[in-house]
Parts: sequence; structure tokens; C-alpha cells
Amino acid sequence: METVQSIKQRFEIIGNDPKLNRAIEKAIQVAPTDISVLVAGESGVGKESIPKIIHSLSHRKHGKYIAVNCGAIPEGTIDSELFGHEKGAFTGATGTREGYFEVADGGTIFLDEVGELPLTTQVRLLRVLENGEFIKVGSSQVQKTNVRIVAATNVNLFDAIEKGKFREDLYYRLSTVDITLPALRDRKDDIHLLFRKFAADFAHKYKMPPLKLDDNAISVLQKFRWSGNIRQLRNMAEQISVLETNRDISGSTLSSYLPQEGSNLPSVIKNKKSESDFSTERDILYKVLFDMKSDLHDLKKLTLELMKNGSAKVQEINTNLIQKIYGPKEADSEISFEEEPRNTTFNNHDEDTDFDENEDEFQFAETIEEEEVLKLEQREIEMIKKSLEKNKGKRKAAADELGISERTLYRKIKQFDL
Ligand SMILES: Nc1ncnc2c1ncn2[C@@H]1O[C@H](COP(=O)(O)OP(=O)(O)OP(=O)(O)O)[C@@H](O)[C@H]1O
Repeated sequence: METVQSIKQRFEIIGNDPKLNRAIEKAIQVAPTDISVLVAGESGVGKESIPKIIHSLSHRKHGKYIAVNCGAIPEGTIDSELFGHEKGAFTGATGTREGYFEVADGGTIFLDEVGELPLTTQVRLLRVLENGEFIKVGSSQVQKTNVRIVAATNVNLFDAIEKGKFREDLYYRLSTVDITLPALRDRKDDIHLLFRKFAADFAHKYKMPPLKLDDNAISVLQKFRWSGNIRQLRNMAEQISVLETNRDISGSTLSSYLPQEGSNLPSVIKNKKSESDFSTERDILYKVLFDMKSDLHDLKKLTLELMKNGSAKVQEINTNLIQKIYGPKEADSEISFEEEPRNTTFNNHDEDTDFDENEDEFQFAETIEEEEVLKLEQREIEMIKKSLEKNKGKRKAAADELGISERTLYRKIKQFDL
């Protein structure tokens, strides 16, 4: 019989907090049944380990385990991902496709961020939970599957129910047993343990001596709010492991890596702009993105026409567009799309001297482009962090402020590991 201790070892779960132990104990108890489980807890508290424990201790352990991040799949394709589709069900459905519920027959599906499911998908999910039945998109044939569902949420589903975004009947079906993982700030004694574990891992990974915290540093760790929970602690441990040459870490050194009150930016990259600058920055960023998108669109249009009509015709009918993209000077001179123009680059292999110069130019242009993209990305990360901190980690409010959907914000948090 597995014990809480042995499970912690097997799944590398660090901590001795009673609430954490209770959560693992519940997972062990419920595992042999087919009961649906809802795992709750803030983002970054370690919810993903619970369904893995449940699956590995259940009679389904030799079956498939599929983790689906409901927040990261676009609304338009989620039904097809989960339940499959028939050939011709929609544009691009060139063949029949099995969905996760068909593939995981006999196994377990972990539905992370279940509160993000569209209402129509919730109806389909309810049906699977009630009698194991589902219908592929574009089909009329009912199929059967035998899947255990473990779902997770980091938002209060009651709020979602009140707002009409989540079905109450589905909530009760999913949460036959609920397991709540505590926030890191509520398990203060585990914080130093976790930090030591991460610091040891990173010391090994980067081949550096391990970090050592003095008492002051430990108390700074324990007093901090950790709105990003264990994920945030881990990221900070990695930063310090890489950047600090002196491996004895004092309270003030540690504080310099923590976001200051009212900000989620580590002080090393924190800038001094006031909050009122925020909307301006955002506007500029969106303007830049919009311009880039519009240029890309124009270029695509030109290329397409080039393929269809050849260069002379393209120049004739696209004078304005060519001027917009290449500027008036180039547009006035004869641009040859078939032969390489002398002052553009690519592959003029016959002329050695020109080739070298031009190749440099080309690579230089590429480097600038890459740098621009990186800068843009860094700005995006900073803005998302700022907004999340300002809104105390509430994604809905942050997404509203940023002018993007919660789903997009969720994807970006995952993408940038925020
Ligand atoms: N008790 C723990 N011991 C060691 N590492 C942990 C523990 N809990 C979580 N982690 C690590 O913290 C990170 C975040 O965990 P996880 O992805 O499970 O969080 P989550 O609650 O599912 O977050 P989200 O809701 O954003 O998906 C992972 O790298 C995970 O390995």
C-alpha cells in the first residue's frame, strides 16, 4: 500500500505541510475508484501531480493518460480535439480523426483549466460523464468510451456558474471528490525546503556550487506573497543560481530578485516608469504589432500576385503597395523580381565582392529583425507581469486590462513560463 511519503518520493513532491499531505492522501484514497475528481488551487501550486498520482494508482494505470489544457486550445477546435471529427465536418477536415476521449478509452483524461471550456463543449462533456457517450463532430453516430476524468481549475467555478459561464450540473459531476492544494504563502515551512531542492537541481544543471541562504534570506522568502506559487519560486531560484557568483545569499541579495510591492517585475528588469505609462506602452506595442501584421499581409498579397502574374504586371497594378513597402525610391526604379536586384542580397553568387558585402547586409538585417522580435517579446512579458501583479494574479482582470482574451493570456503565461 502506497503511503503519502512514498508517493512524495515517487513524484518528487517536496513539502510537509498538513494540507499538502491531506491532498495527497485523498488522491491515494480515491485512485482505485472511478470517481471524478476536481483539483483546485492557485496557478503554480502543483495541481498537475494529482491526476498523475490518481492514474498511476488506479486499475487504469496501463491505459492511456492524456493531459489536456483546455485553456490553450482555440474554441473552434476544442470539440474536435476532445471528441474527434468526421471527414468533411469542416473546412480542412480531410480525414476522420479520433479525439482524446476515444484514444484514452480505458485510461484517464486530465482536463486542466476546465473552467475555460466553452458551454457547448461542457454539454458534450456532461454526456460523457453521465453515460460514457459522445458524438464526433460532423457525425450522428453515438460512440461509447470508458474514461476516468480528473479536472483542475485555478478559478472559482462558483463565480463562473453565477456568471453563466460554467454549468452547475457539470460542476457537481466533476467534483464528486475535490482536492484542494494550498497556496505557497499558506505553507511557509515548505518554502525553504522547496528553495533548497530547486537550488540543488540548478547547481547540478549549471555545474555551480549550491546556494546557501542566511537566516535573513530565509525570512525574506517566507514573508513574500508568492502570487505565482511554486512556479515563481522555482524561476527565482534559477535566476539566482545562474547570476550570483557569491553563493552565500543574504536577505538583501535575495530581495533584489523579488518583485517589489505593487509590481511583479524582478528589480533587475524593473523600470521606473509610472503606471500611467502602461496604457501608452501597450498602445505602442499594439501599434507596432498591427503595423507588422499589415506589412505581412501586403507582402503575402504581392507574392501571391507575383506567382500568378509575373513581375511586370505586378508592378503595374501595385504601384501604391510597392511604394508603401519598399519606399518611393526603389518603387520608382525598375524592380526585377525574376533576376536578383543588385542592391538586394540573397544569392548573387557570380559576383564575389558584391556577394560578401550583400551577405553581410542580409545577415545584419536578419540580426536586427531577431533583436526586434526579442525586444518586443520582452516588452510583452513585462506588460503581462505588470498587469498580473497589479490585478493580484486575477487573469480575467489582467486580460481585460491588456485588451486580450483570458485564453490568449493563459497561453502566453504558459509560453513564457510566467
Ligand atoms: N510540491 C512540489 N515539489 C516540487 N515541485 C513542485 C511541487 N509542486 C509543484 N512543483 C513544480 O512547480 C511547477 C508548477 O506546478 P504545476 O504546473 O503542477 O502547477 P499548476 O497548479 O498545475 O499550475 P497551472 O494552474 O498554472 O497549470 C512545476 O514545475 C512543478 O514541477
